[in-house]
Amino acid sequence: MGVPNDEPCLTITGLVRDLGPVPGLDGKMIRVLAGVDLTARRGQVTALLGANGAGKTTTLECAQGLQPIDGGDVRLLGEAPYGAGAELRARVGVMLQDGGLPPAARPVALLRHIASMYREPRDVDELVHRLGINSFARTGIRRLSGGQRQRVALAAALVGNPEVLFLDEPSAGLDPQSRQIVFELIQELRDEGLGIILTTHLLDDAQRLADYVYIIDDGRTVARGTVPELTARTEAHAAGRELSFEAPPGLNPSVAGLEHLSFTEDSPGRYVLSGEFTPADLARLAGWWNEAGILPDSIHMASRTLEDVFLELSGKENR
Ligand SMILES: Nc1ncnc2c1ncn2[C@@H]1O[C@H](COP(=O)(O)OP(=O)(O)OP(=O)(O)O)[C@@H](O)[C@H]1O
Repeated sequence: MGVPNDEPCLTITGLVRDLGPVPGLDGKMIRVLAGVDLTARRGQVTALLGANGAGKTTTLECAQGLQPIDGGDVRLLGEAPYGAGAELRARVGVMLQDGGLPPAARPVALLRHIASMYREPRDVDELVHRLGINSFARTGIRRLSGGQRQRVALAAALVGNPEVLFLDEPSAGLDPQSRQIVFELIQELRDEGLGIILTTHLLDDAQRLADYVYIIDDGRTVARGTVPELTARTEAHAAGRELSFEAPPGLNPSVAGLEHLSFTEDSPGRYVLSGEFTPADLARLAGWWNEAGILPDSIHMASRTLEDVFLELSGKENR
């Protein structure tokens, strides 16, 4: 497409946002964002993660120009988005979680209508085909399932051929097949050079899709990096792994040579070893199984996931 990849399409620095006076708080102001930093680039998927109430929606609304800002700076495609004109909006696609679609409209007619408002829309038939919208093309939006509505909302965000795409929980309500279709499309759009910014509570999604991740907590950016960078952080147990296996309950989990690992039965029949493993440790464990005549029903070994990092860093008290 001739679009230089990696160029920032959204830059947020030290973003502050105050709301209020809030009637529920005796008319006090509240500081919802107190220093969010984020850079999203073209040709990349940038994921914004945070616990409930961390400030994700507020950050995205400030980035899209739907809310003013009270400090710091936001640049969307080089412009301050709040109060920007139609020209900037035409270059940006937004998919909201509940779609915001008119309930009486029919999907394909709606998409053609939206396309007619843009100078260079995407091919509606191709989008309809890609997202499997054909099978419910003439059903009114209000009668669609959540997952079908989600696919129409994605098509509606894309039909104007945006350079930047905001997705709020893109796989919410999707069955595994639809999720796969949506993920493939997101990856293709990224490869075309779109800058994609998404929020999700599904850390699997972020782990699979995101080129770069920002974690916000209590209105501030608390971590940033690629998934491998974040999961390799040097916390105490970060370099360690976890091995779990299922076997008959009540085994005595003490094996000579494995004293340096934590070895517990964390629920009946599920045993977990964690710490710094060496290949010799695995041989000792297998030797113990052999001597005790244990054939585990399942064995699973994993390194730290994005979920572990997320739980460490965010939502310490449940907001
Ligand atoms: N209009 C408002 N009035 C009062 N408080 C608000 C308002 N909008 C947001 N907040 C508060 O600001 C904080 C951040 O909200 P925000 O919706 O940005 O969080 P979020 O990370 O998107 O959460 P979720 O994952 O639950 O959608 C929350 O504590 C929320 O209660």
